[in-house]
Amino acid sequence: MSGVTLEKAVKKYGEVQVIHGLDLEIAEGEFCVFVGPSGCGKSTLLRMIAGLEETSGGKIHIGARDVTRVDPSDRGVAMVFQTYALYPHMTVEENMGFGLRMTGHPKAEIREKVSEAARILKLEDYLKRKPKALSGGQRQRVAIGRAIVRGPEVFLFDEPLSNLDAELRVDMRVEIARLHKEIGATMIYVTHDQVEAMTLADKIVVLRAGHIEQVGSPMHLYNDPDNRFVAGFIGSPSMNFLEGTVSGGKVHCPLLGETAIDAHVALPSEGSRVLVGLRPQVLSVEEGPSPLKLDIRERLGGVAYDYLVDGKDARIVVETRADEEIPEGTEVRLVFDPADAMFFDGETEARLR
Ligand SMILES: Nc1ncnc2c1ncn2[C@@H]1O[C@H](COP(=O)(O)OP(=O)(O)OP(=O)(O)O)[C@@H](O)[C@H]1O
Repeated sequence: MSGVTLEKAVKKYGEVQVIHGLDLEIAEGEFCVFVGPSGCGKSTLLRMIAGLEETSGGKIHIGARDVTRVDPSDRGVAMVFQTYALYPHMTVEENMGFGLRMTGHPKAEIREKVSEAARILKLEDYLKRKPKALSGGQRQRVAIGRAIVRGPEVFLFDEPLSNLDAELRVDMRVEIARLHKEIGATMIYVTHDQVEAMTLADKIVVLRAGHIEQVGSPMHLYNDPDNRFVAGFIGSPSMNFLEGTVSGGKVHCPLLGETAIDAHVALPSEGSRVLVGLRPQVLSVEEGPSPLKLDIRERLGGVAYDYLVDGKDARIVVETRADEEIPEGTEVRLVFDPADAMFFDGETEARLR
């Protein structure tokens, strides 16, 4: 097993640079997830590690080896794609053993590795089937099995669950977590699903336009984001941001009416713009005169999401209990403990601490 290190990694397509000199260390055995909005470079970075995209600048190490110019097949990585890419005319067993057959491994060894992978993935009863006789989840397990039999130092997953329906995604997410626990290999996983990122990762890398915004454990990024982008990206539903102004050492937000917030952080100068970040979970509502009114209540069972609007462009989400009875259309005030608010510079969007 090996970790992966990126040193000033750059990717250019012609004149267009899409990865801007990234430094990153992924420890041996770590489950690392790349997240970020569409087009931020997640897949490109994964494919650079795999060797499927040439690295235009900087270095990539797998363990102690500089693999920057090494062929994909010699890097000791195995990649699992969103489209399973199974051979339709081969059985599950043949699909899983294909790579080893191509590299001339003895039959007995292939059989042993395939049956071990089938055991880990609970595919033993399906070994003689062809892919068309499998469900989507089973096909994805075969694709993962094909990676396992190669015994790679590093597993690379490119949105492996995005073709599955919601329920199956949850099952497979748990399967992948179990797989990591059982085989303990270094895994790098690309997703735009932040629930997958939160639940699977030891380490999350938040990317934006080819730059790293922040790296940390899921709870670290959730509790201590460095900027508005990370704060808004991690957590579901997303954090609310209220426009505010510094006045007399406090923060005034039009949406909160007359109440000013005692910020307990180093605020910029008088009159500066700040953003007040409030997660839906730290807010509650009470009836009373306010610029906000309860527009829609979405009941999910135990909890509900209240959507508050101000008649202009503000939209605030509050997580409440589903049995609360304030009628839609009522004017409501936001209630929260100022200690639960985060503050961001209105210009740079950096966290104020
Ligand atoms: N072959 C290519 N030629 C030119 N530009 C490319 C090429 N492949 C990707 N790009 C650009 O590189 C950037 C990063 O793409 P990438 O596919 O890595 O993003 P992503 O974060 O994985 O997005 P998504 O979540 O939509 O898959 C994008 O702006 C994309 O348009």
